[in-house]
Amino acid sequence: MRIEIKPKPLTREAFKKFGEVIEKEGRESMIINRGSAEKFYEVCNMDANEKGVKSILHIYIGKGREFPLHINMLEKHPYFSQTFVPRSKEPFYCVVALGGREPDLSTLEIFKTNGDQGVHLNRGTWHFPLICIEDKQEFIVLDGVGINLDEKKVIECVEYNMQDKEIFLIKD
Ligand SMILES: NC(=O)N[C@@H](O)C(=O)O
Ligand code: NI
Repeated sequence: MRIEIKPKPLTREAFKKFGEVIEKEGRESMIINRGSAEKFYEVCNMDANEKGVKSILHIYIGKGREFPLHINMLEKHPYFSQTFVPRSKEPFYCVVALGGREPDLSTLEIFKTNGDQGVHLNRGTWHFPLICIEDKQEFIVLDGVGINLDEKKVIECVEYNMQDKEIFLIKD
């Protein structure tokens, strides 16, 4: 039996078991700095509170992925969450799964952002590393450093096919 998983639009409800969506949409804001700025506050948490781990900010410049894309491994960061905030209004893909020591491939999902969203991956959320569609997509990445133990599991290559830069993950 072949199950086709199609990319879903990224929404807070659909993504909440994996993490949080970084967006202004539907969020409360306040005017700060004597009216010179609008603050969308507490959009997501930063979960990096294991001893010795500190939160850090990186900038990533991603290469456009070659499609069709082999989803042949998943990784997770057990000691800190990982947050990707695009610096340009371009969509990117997020392949995620639940699971403990092993990813639970029955929970594998793929989300496509709308170009104005980022993602906060809960600590322990299995994911494929950043999937850029266009070349040189830039991201602010909030990570934890210290016990940077991120586990990687090579999974049987989940077959996929691609049309117009859409990815359909097909699982037998
Ligand atoms: N390796 C690294 O810094 N990034 C990955 O963890 C990723 O999820 O892209
Ligand atoms: Ni990662």
